[in-house]
Amino acid sequence: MTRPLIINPSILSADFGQFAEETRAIETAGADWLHLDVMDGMFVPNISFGPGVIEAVRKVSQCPIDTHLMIEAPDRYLEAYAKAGSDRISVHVEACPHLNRTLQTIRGLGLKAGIAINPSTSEETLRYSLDAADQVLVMTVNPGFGGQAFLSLTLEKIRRIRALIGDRPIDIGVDGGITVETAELAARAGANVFVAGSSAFKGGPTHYAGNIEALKAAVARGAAG
Ligand SMILES: O=C(CO)[C@@H](O)[C@H](O)COP(=O)(O)O
Ligand SMILES: [Fe+2]
Repeated sequence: MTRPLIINPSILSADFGQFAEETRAIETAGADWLHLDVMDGMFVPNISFGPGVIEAVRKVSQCPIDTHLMIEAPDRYLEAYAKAGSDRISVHVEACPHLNRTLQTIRGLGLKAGIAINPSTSEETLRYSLDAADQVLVMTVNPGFGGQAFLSLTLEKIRRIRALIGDRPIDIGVDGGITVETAELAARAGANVFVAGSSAFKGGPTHYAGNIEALKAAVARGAAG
């Protein structure tokens, strides 16, 4: 099955003083989706933003909003993040003792449901929840911060997840340390959604179109084998 190749810039790397301008600029530059990283200071050792920022981004953008919840007990906030304007929500397998129920709740809110998985978590934890998922978000760094280096140990895991998914219409996202080089490798391994923070926003607004064009070319090369 052929899945579309999606460049998904992470707003975490935008200038927080100018969310609206940054959102418009990255969308005009060719972003396919927008990735919104929510961190609670508990599940990960960093705090980012909450539903208010997602609502603000929603007001100025037509792009699908892909919300990545790096929070403990995410069930408490699914409705709030849906109401704020998310189109998809990913929760961490490590934070969800009743993963199937959580994914069903997300779908029940009319959204696509994603499972995020940390580098040190086995892909076996996904096996019995895949039928309730629209996306697997493979963390290619330990979550919590932008600007970290891609962990190559995740490439083999992407391949194994691709095999586990088989023909099901489930996107495989990669998140963390995605550059022109690592995006190509991840695409070759079977990923089709590429979250890019630092590499999409580097150099400021005049560079965004070039950054995204380079990422698109890289993933096309990778997907071609
Ligand atoms: O979820 C996360 C980090 O925890 C990511 O979405 C980062 O925001 C990606 O940033 P870069 O690694 O691309 O700079
Ligand atoms: Fe993320």
